[in-house]
Amino acid sequence: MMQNIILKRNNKIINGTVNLTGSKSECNRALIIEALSNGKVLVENISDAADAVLLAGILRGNQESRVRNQEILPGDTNSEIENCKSEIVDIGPAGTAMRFLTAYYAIQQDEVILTGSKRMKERPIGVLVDALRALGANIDYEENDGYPPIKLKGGFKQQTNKISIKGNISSQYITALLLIASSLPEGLELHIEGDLTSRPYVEMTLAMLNTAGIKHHWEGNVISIAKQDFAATTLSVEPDWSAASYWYAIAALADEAELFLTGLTPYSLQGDSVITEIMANFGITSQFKDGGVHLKKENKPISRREFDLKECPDLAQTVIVVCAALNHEASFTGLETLKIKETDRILALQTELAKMGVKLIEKDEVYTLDCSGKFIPDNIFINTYHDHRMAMAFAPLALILPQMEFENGPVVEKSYPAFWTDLEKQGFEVEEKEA
Ligand SMILES: O=C(O)C1=C[C@@H](OP(=O)(O)O)[C@@H](O)[C@H](O)C1
Ligand SMILES: C=C(OP(=O)(O)O)C(=O)O
Repeated sequence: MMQNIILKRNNKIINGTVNLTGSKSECNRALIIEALSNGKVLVENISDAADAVLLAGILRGNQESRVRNQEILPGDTNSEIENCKSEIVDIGPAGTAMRFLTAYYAIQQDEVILTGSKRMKERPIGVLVDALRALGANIDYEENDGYPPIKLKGGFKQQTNKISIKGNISSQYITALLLIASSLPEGLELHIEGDLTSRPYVEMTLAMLNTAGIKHHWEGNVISIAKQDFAATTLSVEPDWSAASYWYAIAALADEAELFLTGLTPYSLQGDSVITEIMANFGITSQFKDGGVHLKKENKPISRREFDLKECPDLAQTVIVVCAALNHEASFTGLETLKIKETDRILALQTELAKMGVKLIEKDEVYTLDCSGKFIPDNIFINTYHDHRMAMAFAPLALILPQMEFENGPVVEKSYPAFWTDLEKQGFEVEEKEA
């Protein structure tokens, strides 16, 4: 039975400490590196995020999600894959796991079918599959060309070390290739075509590889990694800055706020740490001390009207909802990739913001908020579209709305399973309701 969440807040003063789980982005990179390193690299502080727990299970061998020999996947009864003899790995809704494992299995010997949730079968993988095929991998599509599920047939034989890849669809394809690059017999010279989206995630990958002893050279649009061995090391996963963004949003919508988020540092590998700069525009100061970050709200007029979110797409929902809540009619760019994430996040934002009379209007790839028709509904029902960030980005609105109901509370587990209990600890009323 699906549980909805009823959320209320009876005062607008926030004061407390929050311990966030590890970043799923860092954790999933670390797990692939660990798996490729022949025991040299270990991962410390594995994230509780469901996407990370799932990948750890798959790579460390105690997975429930891995279905062996001829077992039938839920929802796939008519598919050809039900009769196959390969191992089937189901990564559910985990985008990074899908992309990183595609590259990982492409260079292993065993035959594997990689599949995922209904939505995962709509999220494109063709750009990565084309690149891996050019390198020498044997990969077939099981249902629709360009989309999971895919069959990775083993027998990798490197054909070239120079490949090109589009940079503007998902940086996860690039990360996936970089993670396996040093394990390729001839290394990799990766040419990025056009704009690179989500660049900090590529930098995170290279920084983590560097910690694991893998050197790279990045000049212009070419990243090169030679064949080399991993060094013995431990990769430690930092708390999740994307999760921290919801607490920044809560602080921005409160009358008074003092929050301490433990474990976060100013020199994060995560591009989403830019939330400190973004939220400074909304009067939230960030002070790093005592092993974490102290947030404090200062009441001041909002200064910035234009936000380019190309380097931090996972912050888009958080920032747009905060602006809508504060009637700040800002405009946003860099949102192109949002349409192929857990849901079409543009459409989801437009639909849910409309429930309080706010419009998000697109013109030539610039999205502008129109709050002229905004109203405060007595009870708002937020659809979440299997997207953790729809639930978490809208939750701070409980500070300005009398009562909210969220479809499918457990959706947050993908990256931040303790989200609702953390809200409760900070004085929100959180009630489960059978849907
Ligand atoms: O590499 C990563 O860990 C991620 C990259 C981003 O995806 P895109 O590169 O597809 O924008 C981001 O949205 C996702 O949540 C995590
Ligand atoms: C886009 C996201 O995840 P993924 O692509 O890994 O499914 C996200 O966490 O916002």
